[in-house]
Amino acid sequence: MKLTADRLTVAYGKDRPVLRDISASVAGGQMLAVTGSSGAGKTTLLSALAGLLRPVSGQVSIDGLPLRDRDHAVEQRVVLIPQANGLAPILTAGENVQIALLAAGASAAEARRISADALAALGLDGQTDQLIEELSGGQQQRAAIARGLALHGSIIIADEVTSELDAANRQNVLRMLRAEADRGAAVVFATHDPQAAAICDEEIHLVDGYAVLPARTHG
Ligand SMILES: Nc1ncnc2c1ncn2[C@@H]1O[C@H](COP(=O)(O)OP(=O)(O)OP(=O)(O)O)[C@@H](O)[C@H]1O
Repeated sequence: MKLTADRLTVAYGKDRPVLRDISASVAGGQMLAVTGSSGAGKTTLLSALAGLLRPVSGQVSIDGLPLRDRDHAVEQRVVLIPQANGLAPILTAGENVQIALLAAGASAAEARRISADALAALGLDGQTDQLIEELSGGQQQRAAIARGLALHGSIIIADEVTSELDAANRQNVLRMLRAEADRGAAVVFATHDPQAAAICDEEIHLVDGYAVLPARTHG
């Protein structure tokens, strides 16, 4: 599937736009890095791409079909891994992943199995039955990634998901995101980390809501 942003302008309420005239696209098999300093508009762009924010002008489309809203995005298997993890703090790591799988139509047995595998892939086998609120920031971030990747999306939108991870876990997550692209997903990844951006195929760099560099291609 191909995710395209065409001349997107996005504002919160009646405030002046925080993103202006942004165009970008990412096809299945590719990774797009969204970079820029704090407040540049990365989360806003990812929210619009995930169908959470309706643009003032321009449009987001999937395989040429205009994206209507978040429900439409979910139907198209657009998975968002949010910056603030979005996990239910008083449920366990395992329950958080399983609920997402059940909501996506998995059976209880499938949800248990896929959840266990996803948490293990993030090094959280020992935390499955622990409450999210009892986990460290980095463990919570990994649980959110496990939940997102367990859903096997066609488009994966990951918002600064390596910001709280140590070097080994960061490398592991970057490898996993690349593996998602290799199985055919389109991956969008917001990051402050130039090394993480360097593993992506394309980059869009935001400064104050504008894209300042043309998309670049890595070897
Ligand atoms: N819910 C909101 N309501 C009003 N303004 C907002 C809202 N969310 C973000 N903004 C504003 O939009 C601009 C872009 O914010 P955004 O969160 O997209 O940046 P970012 O690049 O993701 O930053 P960071 O790296 O710190 O997460 C900022 O000026 C911010 O204050």
